[in-house]
Amino acid sequence: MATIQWFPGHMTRAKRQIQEKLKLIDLAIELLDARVPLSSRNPMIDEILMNKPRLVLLNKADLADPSVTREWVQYFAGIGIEALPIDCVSGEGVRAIPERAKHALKDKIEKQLSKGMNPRAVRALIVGIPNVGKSTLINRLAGKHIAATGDKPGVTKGQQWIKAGGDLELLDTPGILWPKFEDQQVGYKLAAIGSISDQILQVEDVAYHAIRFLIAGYPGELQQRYELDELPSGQSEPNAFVDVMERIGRKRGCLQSGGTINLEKASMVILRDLRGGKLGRISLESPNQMQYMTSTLDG
Ligand SMILES: Nc1nc2c(ncn2[C@@H]2O[C@H](COP(=O)(O)OP(=O)(O)OP(=O)(O)O)[C@@H](O)[C@H]2O)c(=O)[nH]1
Repeated sequence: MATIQWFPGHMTRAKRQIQEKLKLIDLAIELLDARVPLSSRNPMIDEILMNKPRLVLLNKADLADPSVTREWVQYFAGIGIEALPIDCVSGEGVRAIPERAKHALKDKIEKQLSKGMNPRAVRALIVGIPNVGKSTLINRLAGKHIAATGDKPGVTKGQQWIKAGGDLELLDTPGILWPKFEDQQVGYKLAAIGSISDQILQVEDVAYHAIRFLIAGYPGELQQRYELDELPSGQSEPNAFVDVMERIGRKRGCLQSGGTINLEKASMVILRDLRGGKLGRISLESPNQMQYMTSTLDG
């Protein structure tokens, strides 16, 4: 997994590089993680993309709660942006992208047609934070292996247009954006889904927050996966959540000398299960509770 240490200089450079490419394209395809569409969204995205027509893709929808993903699609429609859930691994939803891209540009295309002009292929740039699936998507759309995953903003491989099916062409190098950093809960969410390297935040902290969230939002899934009988309420003392982590660790044999639980190992079990969809399809934030995971963690 690529991990970028973002500094103000990197951010300025990433922004400038995307803005230079805006001149070449008709449409920006903003790739978000369907489990955390808000936290995986660059905080300056409107400023960066200026008024470029936009299509939002909610990727990794196979891992997200489908009912919450539907809420996100409505949320984006409400702010005038078309959003499409996709799963780049199975390809679900990907075939609809060229048509949706055209739809996002329908005013411009209709104008060209009314002037008797033959509209050329829609030219688009994919932008998104690290690990959101940009390269996987480009390869899927191209139908072959094209995109190299770079871990530095600005690693370009010479600009080329890739035929992406229908009347869609993509720039071969996606725009890498930085995620939101200002809120610590955003960090925990991005770490919980594996978008931030496990070297950056303590895995025990990340798993602790994930457990609190799961108890509040998906208790049935948690109980079923780890055969847990009782769970504490969402407002319990911190120790009650650590106790749940320990119970999971015990069930999964995460013991250390003396028979105590190795909390780091137990945390990794929980996080691997969450990231791999073993706990079911889980969304960590919903538009109805803008700060879904955060609001469950207050107090
Ligand atoms: N389950 C699931 N996994 C996905 C999906 N799309 C991508 N992935 C996985 O997510 C991981 C990151 O995908 P990449 O395509 O490398 O992401 P990227 O945005 O290009 O990452 P950077 O190169 O770090 O900027 C890979 O392990 C992919 O297999 C999806 O729709 N569903």
